[in-house]
Amino acid sequence: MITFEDVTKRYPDGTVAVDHLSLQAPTGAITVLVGPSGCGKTTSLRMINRMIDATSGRILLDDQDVRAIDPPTLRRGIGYVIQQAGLFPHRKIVDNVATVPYLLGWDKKKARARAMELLELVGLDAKLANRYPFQLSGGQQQRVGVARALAADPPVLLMDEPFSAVDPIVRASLQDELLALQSELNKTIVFVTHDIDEAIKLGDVVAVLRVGGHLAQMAAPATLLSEPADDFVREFLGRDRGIRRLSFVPAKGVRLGPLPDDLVVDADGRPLGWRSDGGLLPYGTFNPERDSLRAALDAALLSPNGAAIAADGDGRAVGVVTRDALDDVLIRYAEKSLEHEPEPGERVAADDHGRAEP
Ligand SMILES: Nc1ncnc2c1ncn2[C@@H]1O[C@H](COP(=O)(O)OP(=O)(O)OP(=O)(O)O)[C@@H](O)[C@H]1O
Repeated sequence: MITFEDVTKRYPDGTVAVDHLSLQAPTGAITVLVGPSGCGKTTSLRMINRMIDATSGRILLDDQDVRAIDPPTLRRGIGYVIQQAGLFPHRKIVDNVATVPYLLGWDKKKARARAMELLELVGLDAKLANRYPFQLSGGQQQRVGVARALAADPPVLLMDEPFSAVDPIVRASLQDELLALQSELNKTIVFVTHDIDEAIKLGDVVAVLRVGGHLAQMAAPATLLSEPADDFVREFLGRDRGIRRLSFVPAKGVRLGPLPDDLVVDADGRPLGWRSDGGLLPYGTFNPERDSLRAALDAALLSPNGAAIAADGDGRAVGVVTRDALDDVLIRYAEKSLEHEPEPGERVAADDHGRAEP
């Protein structure tokens, strides 16, 4: 657990970057700090590993005040990933990843073996190990940055806009890989971004900061979307909040109807399309065991007849959700959320970490 207790940072020129910030980043979870440019995200992050020292207040790593730990010792237990990876340009990839093990005095062979293990973990081909950073794509460099931060197996990982310099497709796959890695490693991660979609996707808990380093709200993503604390958070979350909330509602339990005759499937029962005079029409599928209501809605929108095909883990069609059935679910969901939706301007408790229930 990382705890900010009433932390303020005033720079020598008088700028108050962080103002009486109190929050907790739970152990083994991803806590995202999100907010507009200049709201104090990076300053907050760097106070954790003491690249910047707080002016007042305390930051605790578990129960220990970080100011009681000398910075090199502190940083050995904290991996740090920054935008554009920040790799050493004149060192080979393998040696970049082995930076911290070398500093810790591991012998070269052991450090390199660990680096190779990590390259594999972040999905990089062993062939890249002997290249230099400039010979890698932006996405590959970011993966190396993550591998380097994990090299000494630190319990805490600080990530400062690590994926913001790559294109949206690479970015989405880096995010997916981070989530997959985290499900194995369970690190305590503090992740800084200005992109609310990235925050909602990655965060177990999301802290929304406003300029001046004030905490506007801290909550699980689903709670943030359903109960923004005030107009600032509501605006920051953007317009399609309603649709995005559906990502947190499991599709499980949606009533499935039988497969209609006009759905054409292959010999294994996997959908091929909807029969029509002009050939097969497109379709959309979702997995009712695993996916969200948003995925079901998306699947319905991809079918010209508005029906979403439910498929099992092997892609076999197991039923269909008609437009009417989906409408019923959405209307029931909307009615239920209305009971919780605050009036504009009404404040909601900022410390509710619960996820929205279907
Ligand atoms: N060394 C410094 N001296 C004076 N002011 C600073 C210094 N570093 C940052 N600031 C100011 O502190 C405030 C917070 O900066 P910080 O970099 O923490 O914000 P941020 O939310 O990470 O912004 P961005 O998303 O643009 O990176 C800003 O007003 C910034 O100009």
